[in-house]
Amino acid sequence: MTTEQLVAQIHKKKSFLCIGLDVDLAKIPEHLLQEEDPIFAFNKQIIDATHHLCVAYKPNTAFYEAYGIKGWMALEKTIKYLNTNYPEIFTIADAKRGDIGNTSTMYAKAFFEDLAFDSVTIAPYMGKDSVEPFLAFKNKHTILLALTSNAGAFDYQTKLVDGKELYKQVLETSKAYKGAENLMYVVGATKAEYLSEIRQIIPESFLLVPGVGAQGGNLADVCKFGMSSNVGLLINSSRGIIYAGADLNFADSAAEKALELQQQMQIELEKLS
Ligand SMILES: O=C(O)c1cc(=O)[nH]c(=O)n1[C@@H]1O[C@H](COP(=O)(O)O)[C@@H](O)[C@H]1O
Repeated sequence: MTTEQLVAQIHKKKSFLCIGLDVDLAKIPEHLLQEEDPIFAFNKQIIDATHHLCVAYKPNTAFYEAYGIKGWMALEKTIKYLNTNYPEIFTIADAKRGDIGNTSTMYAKAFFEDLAFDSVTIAPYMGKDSVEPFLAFKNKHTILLALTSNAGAFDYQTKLVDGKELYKQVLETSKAYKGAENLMYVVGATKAEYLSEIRQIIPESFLLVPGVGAQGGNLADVCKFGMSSNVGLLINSSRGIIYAGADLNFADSAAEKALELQQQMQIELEKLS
């Protein structure tokens, strides 16, 4: 999917919501555990109930890898279900990969070619030659961790390197990578006050912003400091939406939570025009 197609979807749906499919068998409604593939059964119902309210889904691969081959098969079924039934949806494999060049190429093939995701999250720590193999894929997006939502972000990301915070170095250096037009960045919703300075470095790039809901980030603050003229934001909530209910009507409860966020996003989008 191109960035222009993503922006068009945002305006059409009046939403820049990304729903995180972080499926934990200990948290899903008990009746689904009788299903042959409980993870996929859960995802299918969540997707069918919420697809009109969001523009993206983000399965975090940890929640699939934890269940071995069955988990990976559930991930494969989920992305196929999305690509077949809702091709307008932007898909994010939250895998946080990145390695030496030839290994990164294989990771890129796994997520962009085999699974056919639109994007994948990547850790920048190994530098240019670990990121560029992902950027070589046309109309696929590489979402680089910049300033993360967790407390540990302050261990390294905000430390000064050559007089500048490390996360700013990541933003500035990566702008010169080959294929940089395919870059997006992760900035945690819990760090909204940093967004004005981030926008000075990358005025238009799309940001994946996790951390509203369960981690306490504030949607209005993220929009105030982070929205660009092309919106430039995908705001993710995982647990706050998918575990809103635990009974037979869990998907309706998830849709109610998604609708609350979508309505706030609609108000923010109206401020742009
Ligand atoms: O890359 C991410 O998506 C990510 C980066 C970050 O800084 N913080 C963060 O929470 N995430 C992911 O975003 C999701 C947040 O989930 P909830 O806190 O349940 O909404 C999880 O899948 C995290 O792994």
